[in-house]
Amino acid sequence: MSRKQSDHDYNLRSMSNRMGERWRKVSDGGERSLIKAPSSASLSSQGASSAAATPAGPPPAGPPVLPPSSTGDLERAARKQFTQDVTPGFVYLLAAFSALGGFMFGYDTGVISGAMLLLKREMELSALWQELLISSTVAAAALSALLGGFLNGLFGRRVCILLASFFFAVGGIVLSTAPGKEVLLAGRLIVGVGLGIASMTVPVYIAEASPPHLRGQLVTVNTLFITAGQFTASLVDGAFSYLQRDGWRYMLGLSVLPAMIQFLGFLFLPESPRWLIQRGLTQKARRVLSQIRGNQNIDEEYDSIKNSIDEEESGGDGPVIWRMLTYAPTRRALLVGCGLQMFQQLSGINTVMYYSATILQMSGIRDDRLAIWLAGLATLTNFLFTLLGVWLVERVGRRKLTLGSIIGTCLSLSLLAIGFLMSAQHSPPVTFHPLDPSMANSTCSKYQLCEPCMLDPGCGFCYRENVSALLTSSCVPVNKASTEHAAWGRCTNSSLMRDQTYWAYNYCPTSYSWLVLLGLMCYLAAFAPGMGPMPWTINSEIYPLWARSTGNACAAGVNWTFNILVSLTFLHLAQYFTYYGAFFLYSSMALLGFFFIYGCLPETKGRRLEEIEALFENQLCSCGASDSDEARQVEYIRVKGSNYHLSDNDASDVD
Ligand SMILES: O[C@H]1[C@H](O)[C@@H](O)[C@H](O)[C@@H](O)[C@H]1O
Repeated sequence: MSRKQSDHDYNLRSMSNRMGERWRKVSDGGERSLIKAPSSASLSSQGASSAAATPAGPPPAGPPVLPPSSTGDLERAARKQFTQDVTPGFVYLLAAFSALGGFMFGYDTGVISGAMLLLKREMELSALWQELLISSTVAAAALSALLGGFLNGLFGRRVCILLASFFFAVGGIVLSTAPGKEVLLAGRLIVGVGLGIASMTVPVYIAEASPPHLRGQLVTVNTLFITAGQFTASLVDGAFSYLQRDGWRYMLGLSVLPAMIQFLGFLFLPESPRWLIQRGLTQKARRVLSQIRGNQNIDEEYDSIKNSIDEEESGGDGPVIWRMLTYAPTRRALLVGCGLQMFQQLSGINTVMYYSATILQMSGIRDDRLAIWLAGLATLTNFLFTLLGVWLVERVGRRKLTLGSIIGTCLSLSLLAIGFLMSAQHSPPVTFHPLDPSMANSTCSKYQLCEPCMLDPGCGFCYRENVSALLTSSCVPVNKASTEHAAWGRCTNSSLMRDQTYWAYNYCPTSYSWLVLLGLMCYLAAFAPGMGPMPWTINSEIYPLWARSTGNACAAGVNWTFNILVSLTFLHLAQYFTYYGAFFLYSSMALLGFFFIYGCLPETKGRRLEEIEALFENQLCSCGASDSDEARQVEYIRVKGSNYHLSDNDASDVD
């Protein structure tokens, strides 16, 4: 089958998918007729729009359009068939077990901040070792995500998920039993390898197993699990922070549990049918397809996958990445997929999450433990709004959800920046200059305001507060072993810090903290339903099968690389451009991201994986012009043979 001809077929199927959706809506809302009799005007306009959708495709061949009277019989037959098509619970089970990979992604990246508080005390870790233990996992994930593309193509999705959960479990055991920092580093690297493989494989596996009308929702569940992992990590961090010794062992070791559950589950779960067909394991593929499609007819889906694979196989030689880059639709898809992941990280999610405890401290919550617990509120908000994303993705579509989300993200980042700006402009002055007992000439004594003092990583602000007025305040060097205290003076240790004396490291007391807090909440509410999950969801569906593993590997690699870049540069950014400068920068990145998404991201909702390639046939960044793509409706039907099935799988019978 030629690519053009298959595009034509794709369009037929996608129209029917939309009809499938309309069916559902109608059957929810009562017995209204779904299939309208065509007016000649609608027919000609539809003809025009479908011709526009398939520029060079042959004119629709086949039996004539049915007269309105015949549609009644068809409608009844189709409704009867449709009511029997229920997505089997097995698909949900499969998605849930896969999404445990997302849970470990969230848990392992989230838990380290709390574990580090205990570790640095117990193991006397230098700043370099702390950085190493935090970033090594993300760096290993970036590399192994790229490697995961190759492994996925070679061994299949199932083996890769098994491998990832094996790495998670081994890493968890190594971490929880580590006798020293070197072994800890090894454990963090092992976990990172698992993270990279899981982050690129799980969305692909879920997308390939889901029926089109549920695909967005089920893949988004993986990101929901990421945020659930982050939330659980903050609870675990809070709970074990009370342990004087070895609390970090429990924090880091607990991830072994979901890893084992996933490993055991995947011993019994099937391979992706698409990968099986690609490998020529056709009988097995048919068995899996029947298992995940229940009583639906699988022939159409099977044929459609097979056709697209046959077509792809004649598609040329060379490494997949080369073929992707030299074939315009996959090159465009890759740009869109990697761009989405890049803008997700450039809009500063991990800085905001990491910084939430400090933001809360700014608003006057000075108790460290309380701040840790309340930081859990931020992860909970992230989780709850991702849940909203799961609900919205099949209702409003990927494109609108992502666009709405990035506008909100951009605005709330500006709000955060304005909050920091106001705090900086009303920064409390240094009113007391105590003498350094060591007589060393510290830079801290030069600062006249809290703002430059707190931006210097070597200094902190020590102050006494009476109701809401600052009494004596000074800028003194921080204790090198623990940033929780000053190196000398009134804020050296907790026993001296009675009498309303406080130590502020990394923040300044301010009366504009409510603005920052508002910005933080708005940010999470805007980011979590769209910019959080959509880059993963969209990447899992925009590449044709031959390019899917490689495309997802590259996009996940970009995500991890920008993750590490943004988190490693934040403190330096803040030092040179202040906090508000850094947040204004993230906000402008989100604005750039908006233009990119507006111009380049097509709607993929409801389409079959095999037909999405056709969406990238036009020039990149021509999507803004065809925003009404989704609105194209087809109001007449043509029937081939006697198959009246209106489900997603039998779509090609209906135009
Ligand atoms: O999609 C996820 C999610 O939104 C997380 O909250 C974030 O920490 C990750 O970096 C991101 O990839």
